[in-house]
Amino acid sequence: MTLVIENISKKIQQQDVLKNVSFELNTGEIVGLVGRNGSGKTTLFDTIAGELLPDFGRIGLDGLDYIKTIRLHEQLFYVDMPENWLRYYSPRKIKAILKLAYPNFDEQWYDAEIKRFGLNNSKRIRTYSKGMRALFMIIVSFASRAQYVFLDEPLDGLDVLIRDQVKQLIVNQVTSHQTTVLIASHNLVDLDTLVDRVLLLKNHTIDRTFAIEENKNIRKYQLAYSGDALPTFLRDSGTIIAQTGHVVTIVFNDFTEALGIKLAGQDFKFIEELPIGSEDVFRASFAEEAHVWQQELEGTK
Ligand SMILES: Nc1ncnc2c1ncn2[C@@H]1O[C@H](COP(=O)(O)OP(=O)(O)OP(=O)(O)O)[C@@H](O)[C@H]1O
Repeated sequence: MTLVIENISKKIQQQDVLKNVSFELNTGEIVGLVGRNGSGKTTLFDTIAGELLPDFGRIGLDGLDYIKTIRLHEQLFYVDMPENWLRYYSPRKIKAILKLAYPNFDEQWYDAEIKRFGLNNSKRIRTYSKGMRALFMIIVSFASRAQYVFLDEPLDGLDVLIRDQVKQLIVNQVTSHQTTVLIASHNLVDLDTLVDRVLLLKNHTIDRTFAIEENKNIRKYQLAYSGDALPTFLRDSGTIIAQTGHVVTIVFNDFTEALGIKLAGQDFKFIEELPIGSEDVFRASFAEEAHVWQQELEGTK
C-alpha cells in the first residue's frame, strides 16, 4: 500500500506555502520531514490529512483519491499539535471517541501503554505536562492502528529517558504492525536514529530526499590548518560549521574527486573525515542563508 502525494500546491493568504510537492510513502517506512521554521511542514501534514484542501494536486491511496474517499480516512492518523480537540478529554474518553472513527483501535495496547507510562486515565490531556502530552499523542496515534501515522515534533518536550523509550516504541510498532510513519522534526540527531530516509522541504517543495548512508557526495571533515588564515578554497567550497582557533569542522555539500586531491595536497596539522548526519545535510542545504547571516554578523555585508 502506497500513499502517493502528487504535485500538491497550497497558498495561504495569497502566499505560496507548498508548490508541486510530490513524494510517496511505502508500507513500513519511517520517513523524516525536515525544513526551516515556517517552511510548510505542518501545512503539508494538514493538507495530506485533509484538514486543509490543496489548491492543486492529488493524494492517492490504493488508486483512490484519499481526500474524497471518506472510508480511507481511518487509514491515516494525524492531529495537529498542540492545539487540538483531544486536550479537552481524558484518555478514557478519547478511547471511546476514537473507537468510533478507527475500527481497528487497539484498546488493549492503548490501556497497557497508558498504564506503563503512568499517565492518568481520568485527567484531561490539557492538564498534562508538555512531555506527558507528547507521550500521549504517540500512544494514541499508534493505538489507532491506522496504516499511516503522522507525528509533528513527537519528541519535543520529552526527557532523555522517556525519549529513548518512545523511540523504541515507534520502532517496535513499525516492526510489528508495518505502520508507515512520517515524522516532522527539528531534532535531526534523534531523527537520524529513527528514520529510513529524510525529505527536505525548501523553497516550498521537496528539494531533496536522502538516506544518511547513501549521502556520499556530502562529506564532513575536521582539520587544523597551518599559517594565519584558513585557505580560501575551503571557505569557497564548503560550509564551516564550527571553528576553535585553527581547528575547523567543515561540510562539503558537493564533494568531488578534485576537491579530495586538493585537500590531500594541503599542509594541514591534521585532517580527519567525520561521519555525517542529517544536521550536516541540513546545514549544507541552507549554506547560502547561513553565509549571508554570518556576513551580516561580521559586518562584511
Ligand atoms: N492560518 C494561517 N494564516 C496565515 N499564514 C499561515 C497560516 N498557517 C500557516 N501559515 C504560514 O504558512 C507558512 C508555513 O507554516 P507551517 O506552520 O506549515 O510551517 P512549519 O514548517 O510547520 O513551521 P515550524 O517548523 O516553525 O513549525 C508560514 O509562513 C506560516 O506563517
